[in-house]
Amino acid sequence: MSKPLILALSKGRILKETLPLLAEAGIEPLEPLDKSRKLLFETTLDNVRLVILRAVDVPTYVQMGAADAGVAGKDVLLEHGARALYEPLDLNISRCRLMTAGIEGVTPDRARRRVATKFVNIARRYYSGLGIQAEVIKLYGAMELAPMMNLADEIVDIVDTGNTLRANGMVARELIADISTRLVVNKASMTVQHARLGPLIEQLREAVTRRSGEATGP
Ligand SMILES: Nc1ncnc2c1ncn2[C@@H]1O[C@H](COP(=O)(O)OP(=O)(O)OP(=O)(O)O)[C@@H](O)[C@H]1O
Ligand SMILES: O=P(O)(O)OC[C@H]1O[C@H](OP(=O)(O)OP(=O)(O)O)[C@H](O)[C@@H]1O
Repeated sequence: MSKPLILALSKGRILKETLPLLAEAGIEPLEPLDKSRKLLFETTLDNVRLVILRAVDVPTYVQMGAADAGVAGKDVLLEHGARALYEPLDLNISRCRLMTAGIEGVTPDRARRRVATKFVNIARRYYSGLGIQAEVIKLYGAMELAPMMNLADEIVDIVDTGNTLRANGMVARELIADISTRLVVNKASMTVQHARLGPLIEQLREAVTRRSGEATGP
């Protein structure tokens, strides 16, 4: 039997939106994903398997070739670097914005800032591009708390509805990047597994196009 094709999926909110797209491309897990502690699943497509990972681990699995392709947010890809990957398709799901934010009514210092974020690489690149001296503090969650607790002057975080910022007396300041979920492919796999990956990418592309047509209506 030929080598299985491994797709690495980000668990959490992205997974919920990815599964219907994969189903339209003919790939469905053979058993429910949430009924056991299993992380590796056979699918309705012969010799195609799914692995369910923490989102931050997806670029590593794909870049190292442990998975042939993966699904991850652009925020995670930018933070990882993900230079040795192809990114053939924007799945147009889990859309949000990566922004700086601070306490409402407070003007940030123009030359220097303490910045709390889980996106430390993105933040360093962003502030150094603006010539702002930033002390970047790594946090793993609840970034919105940091300015309130005087741990930081500003945060770099995901903004969608803005509800989390508002609820904590904060406002979005600058847009760093528009974010959506991308399909990424290992470079060697794109050649070696092209007979299976090529049609899969095209089916996913068609599913994404159909959905954006449905969203905009006639
Ligand atoms: N509020 C949001 N609205 C839309 N998309 C979002 C939002 N928050 C995060 N995302 C997108 O979804 C991805 C996964 O988010 P999710 O909250 O499920 O995981 P996480 O908290 O980043 O990861 P983990 O639970 O492994 O720490 C993010 O990387 C981003 O691309
Ligand atoms: O603008 P909003 O619609 O309020 O969304 C933004 C929030 O969503 C994300 O958190 P999430 O809910 O994923 O929690 P987590 O990062 O702690 O997992 C992000 O870290 C923000 O806190």
